[in-house]
Amino acid sequence: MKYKVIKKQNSGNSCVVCGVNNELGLKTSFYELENGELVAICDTKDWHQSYPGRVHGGMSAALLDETIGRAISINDETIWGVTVSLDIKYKKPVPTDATIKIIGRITSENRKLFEGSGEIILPSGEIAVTATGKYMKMPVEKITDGELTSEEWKHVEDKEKLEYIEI
Ligand SMILES: CCCCCCCCCCCC(=O)SCCNC(=O)CCNC(=O)[C@H](O)C(C)(C)COP(=O)(O)OP(=O)(O)OC[C@H]1O[C@@H](n2cnc3c(N)ncnc32)[C@H](O)[C@@H]1OP(=O)(O)O
Repeated sequence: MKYKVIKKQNSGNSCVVCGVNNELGLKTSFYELENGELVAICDTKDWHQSYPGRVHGGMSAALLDETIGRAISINDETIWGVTVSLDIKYKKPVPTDATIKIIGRITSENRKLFEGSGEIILPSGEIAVTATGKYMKMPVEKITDGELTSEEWKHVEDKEKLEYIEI
């Protein structure tokens, strides 16, 4: 199904998942959709592998961790979280040199904690990896020992603006 993109989220600088200047990172972009979910898009590379041709399970976990963790800020971008626990199920291999999508959503939240779920979707549309995670809400200055700078957290315009995403 096709969903309208409401907003592109900011990117980090050195983050292994979203850092725009991390040459070995996944350089993932995150889009808030009209259905209230967050979708991440990235191109997996040879250097993200475990076995040749297969993305390392830790990279898949990092993608799901960040996508679920970022979904909390869809309604309030001042809320940040740190991962308390993450449960991953690897159902199919994720290939290197492929464009994959990662979906994340919040399933419950209270004053201190939130929980969410997510999936990695292959180019074929199949679900390769699923996750559920629990996060503790924390002010960003407590996570990072100070506010994020405009270099560490910034809007990066796509070359071609995405109006809709098919998932
Ligand atoms: C620029 C790029 C950006 C990147 C963009 C953003 C990316 C976001 C997604 C990536 C997120 C990450 O990877 S974060 C990195 C990985 N995660 C971490 O580094 C977290 C490491 N762990 C910690 O720092 C700590 O354990 C905390 C903060 C999670 C909790 O420490 P604490 O504050 O000492 O916790 P504690 O006193 O025990 O508990 C506080 C309260 O929470 C409750 N509590 C604690 N754990 C649980 C639990 N599992 N389930 C229920 N309740 C719990 C306790 O009962 C207590 O309630 P009461 O008794 O007070 O009622």
